Amino acid sequence: MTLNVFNTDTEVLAALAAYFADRAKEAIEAKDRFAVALSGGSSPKKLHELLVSEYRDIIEWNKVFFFFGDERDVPLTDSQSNYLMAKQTLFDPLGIDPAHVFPVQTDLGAEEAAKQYTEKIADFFDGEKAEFDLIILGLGDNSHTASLFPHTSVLHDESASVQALYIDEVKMNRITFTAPLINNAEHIAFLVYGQGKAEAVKHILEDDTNVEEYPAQLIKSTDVQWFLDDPAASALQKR
Ligand SMILES: O=C1O[C@H](COP(=O)(O)O)[C@@H](O)[C@H](O)[C@H]1O
Repeated sequence: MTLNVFNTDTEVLAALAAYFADRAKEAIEAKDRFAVALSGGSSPKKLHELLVSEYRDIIEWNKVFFFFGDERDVPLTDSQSNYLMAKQTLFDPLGIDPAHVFPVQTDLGAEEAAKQYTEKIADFFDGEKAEFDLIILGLGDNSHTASLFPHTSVLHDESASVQALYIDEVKMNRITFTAPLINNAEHIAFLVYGQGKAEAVKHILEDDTNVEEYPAQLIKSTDVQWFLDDPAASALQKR
């Protein structure tokens, strides 16, 4: 695990955008494609805007394939949809080929959508281990990441798959990568900024293991990078 702490959210976003571009270049040189899973919520919007404004001509966007680490069980036109947010802030401004974007088919219902998304991912990786080049994650102030919420059964799912679950806390079905699927990724990057995330960051990085309370503790892989601003890192004892 690597901590990258910056004074401001602007610097955090610049560092993660550069990291994204480096991973894209590396994957495209090695495999002629870059498979990335995006996070949802509000934090990634500014990252997308930066990729559009600063990396339009630097990344070979026609070789990038986009997936979603989690999705809300709402129509893809709903303002809560993670896909819609990425479409508006990243895919449309860059003119990404729709064949390179893999939305969760929420019109199927959560269970079926999760099953189909697992199959789509397996097809994309053509029978090989589903190993994304990069998975970007956020962190909720309740310590969830993707839609791995506290005290939910998906936390114990040992399959590298996509699962549907009803989350009482947000009164909604969600569709999420399991922790094993996330942990298969070659690189994982958490984007976390703002004082509101400070306690959650401390729980994940410094408290005793308690994945029921702090699900993001499940994310353990060879390369997990944390991109934090000072306020988000402010409760950490060791930096
Ligand atoms: O519900 C979600 O929340 C987390 C954190 O989102 P943020 O708005 O605090 O940035 C996000 O990572 C996840 O993908 C999303 O569905």
